[in-house]
Amino acid sequence: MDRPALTLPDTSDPRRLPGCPAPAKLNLFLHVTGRRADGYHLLQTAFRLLDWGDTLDFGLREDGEIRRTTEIAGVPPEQDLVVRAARLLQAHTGCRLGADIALHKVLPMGGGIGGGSSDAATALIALNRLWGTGLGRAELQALGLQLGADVPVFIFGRDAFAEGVGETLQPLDLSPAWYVIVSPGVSVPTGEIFSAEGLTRNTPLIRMADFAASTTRNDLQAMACSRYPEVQRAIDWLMQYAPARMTGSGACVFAEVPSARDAERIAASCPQRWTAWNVRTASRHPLYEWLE
Ligand SMILES: C[C@@](CO)(OP(=O)(O)O)[C@H](O)COP(=O)(O)OP(=O)(O)OC[C@H]1O[C@@H](n2ccc(N)nc2=O)[C@H](O)[C@@H]1O
Ligand SMILES: Nc1ncnc2c1ncn2[C@@H]1O[C@H](COP(=O)(O)OP(=O)(O)O)[C@@H](O)[C@H]1O
Repeated sequence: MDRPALTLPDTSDPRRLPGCPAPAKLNLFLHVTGRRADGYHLLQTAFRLLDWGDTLDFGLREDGEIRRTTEIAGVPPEQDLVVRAARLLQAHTGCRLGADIALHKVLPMGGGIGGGSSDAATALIALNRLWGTGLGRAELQALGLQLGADVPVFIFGRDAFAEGVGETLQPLDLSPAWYVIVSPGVSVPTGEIFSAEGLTRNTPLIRMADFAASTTRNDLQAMACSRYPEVQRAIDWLMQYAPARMTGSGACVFAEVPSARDAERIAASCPQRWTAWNVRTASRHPLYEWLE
């Protein structure tokens, strides 16, 4: 029997929320359509949520402290988007409660699958419940945007067509699907790709109704592949099986395949120097119902 990889947390103890899921996303396409005065880029993209992600445990503290209780290599607690999300929610609401937060990392970092952003979104959603701060979805999305352009979509909680810097969201109704995702073992810094000279920044706007894989692309892909050739090699390998492209600013690449069995078979044949996953989509964020 096929069971979701991400499940709902145990809500029996009002002082603890163990096992809160933070799903990954794919950018099915990504067009850079312009640049704002502050340097941020205007995009059009389609976000697809996956049934695969990190999990976080939250425990209430009365002293107002925010403590991350697990070690994450390369991410000191002060820089962790989860800790920053908790502090932002405290500051925004004046809440005097704190939290112990354990982050169980599954998603590759700097992979273009939004792990850090999703962790931050889950922290905002879960602490809003644990602390009883009562913010609604739209207000939490606006708060999330202060942490990163990718945070709002995880609070929105559905597949979405996104514009602006990624925060103007319209729901997309997509059929369930299976993907093979390959991490080519390099980490591509988002800021480096966006600021690169020669990046395509003037792709014409499309209408949401016209979005299809055949007529779209990822405008960040050429730059990421020229600077990190292993990304191109992973695309070429995956292309043997199905049309493949990069997600977000990389480094992960993905292809939609017809069935769970195909996804499993292709992922199992991935060259040893890379990592591959067979992943199915999720129609909603597992915590979707927690917000009005
Ligand atoms: C490219 C995308 C596509 O979904 O995803 P990832 O590859 O990061 O997963 C996002 O736009 C990334 O969102 P996110 O990772 O939250 O980016 P942020 O922390 O806000 O920004 C990191 C850096 O990327 C650049 N940036 C980001 C988003 C944007 N619309 N324009 C930009 O120019 C800025 O230079 C910024 O300093
Ligand atoms: N909780 C977190 N999980 C992952 N990365 C984090 C986290 N907090 C901060 N970061 C930083 O954000 C960077 C990008 O992370 P991530 O969201 O995984 O990738 P991407 O933006 O490419 O999808 C990481 O390299 C790391 O330095």
